[in-house]
Amino acid sequence: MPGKQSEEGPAEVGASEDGEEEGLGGLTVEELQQGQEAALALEDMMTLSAQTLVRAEADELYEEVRPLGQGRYGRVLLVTHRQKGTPLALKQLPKARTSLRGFLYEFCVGLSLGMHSAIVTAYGIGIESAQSYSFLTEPVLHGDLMAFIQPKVRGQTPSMPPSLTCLPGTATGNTDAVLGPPGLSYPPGLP
Ligand SMILES: Nc1ncnc2c1ncn2[C@@H]1O[C@H](COP(=O)(O)OP(=O)(O)OP(=O)(O)O)[C@@H](O)[C@H]1O
Repeated sequence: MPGKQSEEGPAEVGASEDGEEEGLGGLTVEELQQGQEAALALEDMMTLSAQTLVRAEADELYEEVRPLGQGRYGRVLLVTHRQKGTPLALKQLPKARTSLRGFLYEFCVGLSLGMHSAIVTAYGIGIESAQSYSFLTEPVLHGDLMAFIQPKVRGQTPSMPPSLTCLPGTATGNTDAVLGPPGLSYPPGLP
């Protein structure tokens, strides 16, 4: 999460006389500090989340309605809460292919990014079952953004659908986006 440059301009330290950066990868000191703080905050969040995982079989708590999608590491199901009937998206990552740390990373990055109004909300519920780790997010039922993206043709930019909600990036760095509820619009300034 790089921050803004200071008003004095980039405060790159370690620049050699010929202008080459030394070890900061083009980041300012401020950006580097912000990145380090964010990494520490993420580590704290992962530690706390590990302590609060619900130990249960997901299907005891939630009833499967239908699959929503399949990723490289797991699948996403539309489920309903067995008592309340609330619709939710349940992302399940098999333990055979996902370490606890990998799960916590994806869960916590989603929690942090999910605070943005244009990104799918994560509900902060992580579940450890015998064979899988899972977490719950807002279900987005209006289709997948990828279906609306046309290849760029001769400088034309594809028109954006009126309302979009982005899924947070995954542990692999991918970002997906799916169409969101009508009230949520993709803000033009969002990177
Ligand atoms: N909250 C959601 N609501 C609706 N559909 C979703 C939701 N989350 C995921 N999906 C669908 O499920 C698919 C798989 O998502 P998932 O997060 O498992 O993998 P991914 O991010 O596509 O890729 P990766 O393999 O890198 O994890 C998505 O492409 C999307 O179509």
